[in-house]
Amino acid sequence: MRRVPAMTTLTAPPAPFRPAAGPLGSPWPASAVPGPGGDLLVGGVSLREAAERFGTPLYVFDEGEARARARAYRRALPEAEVLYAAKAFLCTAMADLVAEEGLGLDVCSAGELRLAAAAGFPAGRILLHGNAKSPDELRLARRLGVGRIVLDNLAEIPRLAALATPDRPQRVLVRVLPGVAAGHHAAVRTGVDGQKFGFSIASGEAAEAVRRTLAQPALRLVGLHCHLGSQITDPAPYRTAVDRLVELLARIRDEHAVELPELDLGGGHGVRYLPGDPELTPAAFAAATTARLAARCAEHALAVPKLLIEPGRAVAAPAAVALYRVLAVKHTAEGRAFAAVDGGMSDNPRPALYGSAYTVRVLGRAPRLGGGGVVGSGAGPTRPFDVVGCHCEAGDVLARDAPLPADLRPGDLLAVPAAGAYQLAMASGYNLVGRPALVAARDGRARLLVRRETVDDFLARETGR
Ligand SMILES: Cc1ncc(COP(=O)(O)O)c(C=O)c1O
Ligand SMILES: N[C@@H](CCCC[NH3+])C(=O)O
Repeated sequence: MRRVPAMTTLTAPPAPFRPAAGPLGSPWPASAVPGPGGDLLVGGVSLREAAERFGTPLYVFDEGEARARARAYRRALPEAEVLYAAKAFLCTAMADLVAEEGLGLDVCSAGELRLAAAAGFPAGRILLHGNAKSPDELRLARRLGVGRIVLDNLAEIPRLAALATPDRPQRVLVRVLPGVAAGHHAAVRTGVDGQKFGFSIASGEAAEAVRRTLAQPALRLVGLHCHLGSQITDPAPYRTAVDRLVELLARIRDEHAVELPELDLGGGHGVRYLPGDPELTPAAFAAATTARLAARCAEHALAVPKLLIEPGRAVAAPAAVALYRVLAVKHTAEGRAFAAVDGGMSDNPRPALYGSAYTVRVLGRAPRLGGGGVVGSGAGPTRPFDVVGCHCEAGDVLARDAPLPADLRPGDLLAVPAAGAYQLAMASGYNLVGRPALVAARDGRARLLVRRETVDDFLARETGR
């Protein structure tokens, strides 16, 4: 692995999109290839060397994979505006990558907005979400010139209107609930009534929000928004959402004599976490939605609105691999085996929060010769291990029943793919373990994007010492 100085931006490699599996199985980045001695190369970077050089836990981000996925969206939906959902994973290098690939950015907090601004992301291509935007957040969005703001409750309609003027109006969308339940876990299903986001279509709240927004001369209502949920692999819910949103567009046209020019279907496209998992590709999403949108609009004699989408996970998740060092191996009297590693629920809370499943691979187990030939190699006998973290909770499990070498031992290195979304983004300071470092891999070069969090970072926030 060559060492290069850190760069502030990621430059574009020519990476073709290969939605099918890499040679090692579908959840891995397409660039993943086996290296010598049981190693794995991602973006041409040896994961074993990266772990040695930067320490563990470590997140290795395959820049080419993220770029290829961003490009696939633009190719599949050339007429649409694709906004990467920053909540999945954001740092300034990622904001640069998103900007360079011609995507917009969906942010949902002042923090994400400020980080995007610090990266120099064009404000006009930013869309701001939030079910509880503070007055300060709205003021910041206005000051920066954020392109679109998605209205999520009645109170923020006059609040935002007061910050804009008819000659410098704010473009807004109204977030509605089409009554479609989709997503990998109840906690992320946001397209239905009875949860905190958006305005219900069924109850008439959405129509009322549209009425109040149109009554504000300082707000320019450009469209409707919905976000059904996350990790959706079946395109059918999006078709239903299109039907219901187009019906609402037609009712708005009938009541107010305005045709809204934009329709935002949110994100939620599912990726593979386990070999053989289904995924919702940009092409499959496009095939399911664009013709349907045109047909429904034709039925209602509406001009086809511009489609906006907000994929997060589908761009970022498959791009990163998490690396952990095994610290302890325990075989219990009941016959269970645990591999305890140096990370856990503080860098990946998804298994604990949602019961999410991951696949795990051991790295660097070159075949060892014993009396009867090769014994205990990476390819040798396996047994199921629960890969557990180092936190003080029994629920701190990263993967259950992962088939790993039966002779797994402390010092072994484990790699977990599909780690690029909602892991570092949801990482916590639990047990003051510190959030892992993040390294970008491209063309055989690795460079540190975000350093490891240390106890000095925690101490630096204390003011009472
Ligand atoms: C409004 C909105 N847009 C986009 C996303 C991105 O979702 P995903 O990462 O599943 O594509 C989310 C999160 O689920 C969201 O809440
Ligand atoms: N954090 C969730 C996704 C939530 C998406 C935010 N709207 C997950 O890891 O699956």
